[in-house]
Amino acid sequence: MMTSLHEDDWDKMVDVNCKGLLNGIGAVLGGMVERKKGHIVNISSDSGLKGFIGVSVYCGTKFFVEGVTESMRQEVAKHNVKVTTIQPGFVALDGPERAQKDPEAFALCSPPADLEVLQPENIAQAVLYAVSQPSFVAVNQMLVQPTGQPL
Ligand SMILES: NC(=O)C1=CN([C@@H]2O[C@H](COP(=O)(O)OP(=O)(O)OC[C@H]3O[C@@H](n4cnc5c(N)ncnc54)[C@H](OP(=O)(O)O)[C@@H]3O)[C@@H](O)[C@H]2O)C=CC1
Ligand SMILES: N[C@@H](C=O)C(=O)O
Repeated sequence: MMTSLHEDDWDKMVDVNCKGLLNGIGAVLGGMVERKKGHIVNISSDSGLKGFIGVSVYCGTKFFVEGVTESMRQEVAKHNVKVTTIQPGFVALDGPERAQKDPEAFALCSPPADLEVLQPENIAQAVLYAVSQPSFVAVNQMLVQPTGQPL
């Protein structure tokens, strides 16, 4: 929760989710533009489209992913470089662990026990679909959520 002021967590989330994204893009974009060919897939979240209680800073970092991706897509399209965001909902990994230090937030952002959550391979398949389209087809965004938990 914002009121818990876990400043160390804020730093880590901003470093990994925002600066990590920029560092990753920075490492490959120049070469793609030079070759006039490439595809960057950024892993966002449904938390990049809507704020969720208990994970404010995480949501903020995912809105950052969405903003950067949407802007750069328009910048690099003329170089034949595609940029996709995948927006997963709950995946059977340790997503809610990010709020574990904060029991109130952890309870609020954990999936309901009876929800059939996504498996990592469901997201891998989305990435594969996006990158296997012909060059004139751009899958710019994919929101992939458990059927039982739509936005
Ligand atoms: N799990 C979920 O329900 C959802 C996840 N997402 C997004 O999917 C992505 C992956 O999430 P998930 O697999 O759950 O996350 P995990 O925390 O399980 O994995 C995160 C990955 O990031 C790496 N990492 C963390 N910090 C650093 C760092 N400082 N430098 C380099 N690598 C680092 C970790 O490496 P290492 O193993 O070496 O620590 C790990 O491979 C994230 O962007 C997340 O926001 C989106 C929606 C839902
Ligand atoms: N979408 C969130 C979990 O469902 C996340 O990004 O972890």
